[in-house]
Amino acid sequence: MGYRFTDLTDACHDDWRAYLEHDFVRQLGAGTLDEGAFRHYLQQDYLFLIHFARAYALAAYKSRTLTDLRQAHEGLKAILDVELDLHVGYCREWGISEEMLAELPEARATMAYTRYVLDTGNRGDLLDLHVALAPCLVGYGEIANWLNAQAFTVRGETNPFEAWIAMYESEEFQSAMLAELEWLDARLAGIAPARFAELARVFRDATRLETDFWQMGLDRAI
Ligand SMILES: Cc1ncc(CN)c(N)n1
Repeated sequence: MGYRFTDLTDACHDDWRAYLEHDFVRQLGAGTLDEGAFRHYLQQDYLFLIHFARAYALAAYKSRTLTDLRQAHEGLKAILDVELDLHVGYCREWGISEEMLAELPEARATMAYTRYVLDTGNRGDLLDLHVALAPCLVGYGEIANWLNAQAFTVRGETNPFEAWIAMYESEEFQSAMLAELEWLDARLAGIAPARFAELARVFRDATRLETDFWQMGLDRAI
């Protein structure tokens, strides 16, 4: 029997749940998150997304088939057309101009995570890179779905973070997530146990770096 994406999450179950159910996520869902913490997160996320767009461009460069090239394009589109567009507008609403974004110092957690993914992609193959990218695309889609299933989540205008949840539950983002899951399931199906163990390490490391990113937001750390 071949491997699937869920084998990656099963292999680091506690780390995966710690990322999806982090206090930052819970407070965001409940609408109680400190606005300064959210603003700090949002600013760092702008820098993060620029590096992740570069990582999808690297995936395009490493693609040898049209299918792989299209998949890299899907990820790049999700960042450029869905997330970054909304992000810049959203930052403006939160009092953060594009000029301010251009001058931002990069937090250590942002640097660690983005450079880890780019380095994994540079030294590894296309599958290493997609696995390193998966906690980002798949994780945020799952977080939106998880939040929607929690009794404490407040939806609508009374939650200042409503637009954030709405972006990740949107049809566009969810379909990019499903396309990535399909791509990963097809690639993981044919690999040997030793290769799976390597990929599970990459996935766990990237998942932990996501958790550090939430914590950086809560702590407003630079
Ligand atoms: C840190 C982080 N991880 C994931 C995503 C979703 N692309 C994001 N915007 N920021």
